[in-house]
Amino acid sequence: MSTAVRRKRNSPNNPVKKEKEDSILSKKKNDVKEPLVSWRKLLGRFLFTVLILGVIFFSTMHKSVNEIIFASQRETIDRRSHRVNCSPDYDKEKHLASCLPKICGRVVTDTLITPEEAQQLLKLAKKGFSYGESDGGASILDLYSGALSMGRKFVNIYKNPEYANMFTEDDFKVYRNVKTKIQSTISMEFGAMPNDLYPTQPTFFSRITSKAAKTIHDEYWHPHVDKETYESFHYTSLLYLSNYGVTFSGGQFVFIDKNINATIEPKLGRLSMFTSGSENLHYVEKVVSGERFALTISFTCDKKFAIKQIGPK
Ligand SMILES: O=C(O)CCC(=O)C(=O)O
Ligand SMILES: [Fe+2]
Repeated sequence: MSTAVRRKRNSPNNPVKKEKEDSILSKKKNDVKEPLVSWRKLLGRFLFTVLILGVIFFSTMHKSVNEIIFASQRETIDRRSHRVNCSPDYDKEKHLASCLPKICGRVVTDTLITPEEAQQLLKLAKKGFSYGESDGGASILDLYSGALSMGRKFVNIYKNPEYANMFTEDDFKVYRNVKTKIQSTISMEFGAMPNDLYPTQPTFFSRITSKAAKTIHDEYWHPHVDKETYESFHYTSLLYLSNYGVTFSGGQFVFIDKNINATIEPKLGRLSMFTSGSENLHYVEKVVSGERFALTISFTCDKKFAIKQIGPK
């Protein structure tokens, strides 16, 4: 091709080139009008993804912001406490002042009760529940009153010869030793004069499973204040006898606080002690699988609610 011809083709007035350029331009125009995915659609998809991610993020954050694991099953806690302001619940009991809490809150320890004591108490509980259990998910065995869940009712193990030899003197001894240790720790932790603090009832072993509730006694998961449920209580202690996430799932204990709930994961030998007023509103999560054993030992400042030695009367 001669240089002259090449020059002509490259010249702006070349009709062949102009035609080509026009065709490219019109193609570009069409591309703008009808893209494969419109920018609106893309923006919509982007915003939708952001929204979904936001919902996931905030629901996760929400849980972690509003709930802390106060005591995890995986750790061994020598002593952990959380102070809260005392509720006015104690104000009308000024006559019991020497024993009423000077400090309100919760204390957890995994080292006050020995593994041997906890194992012995677990054996005792299992022996008791082998004689009777609730039709629903929550059975109790009250070593003071003798009440044992049986179907939809309770029997008194101290009044029925069938149960007469269920527990040995050794069983009661371990319970009493554990109770005495808890009593002195509570008086020290919450500022109660030891001589004015008494064990009270109910004091009971509990066994919770995932069975559906049959009576109101099986509904352990409602938020409540112990001092309202049990008139005599000033201090509650819970000794856990099985391991969350190992022998059962669900069943965490939860303190409901204003800004952030505090969860206790039960474990064998873990002791939780707290003042029983409305500063310590709480509930137990439903047990999902397995068996959850615990022992409740409670204390009062009011001598008229004091109980004597536990065991057959
Ligand atoms: O078993 C527990 O962890 C707590 C039970 C309880 O709150 C209660 O019996 O009042
Ligand atoms: Fe309670």
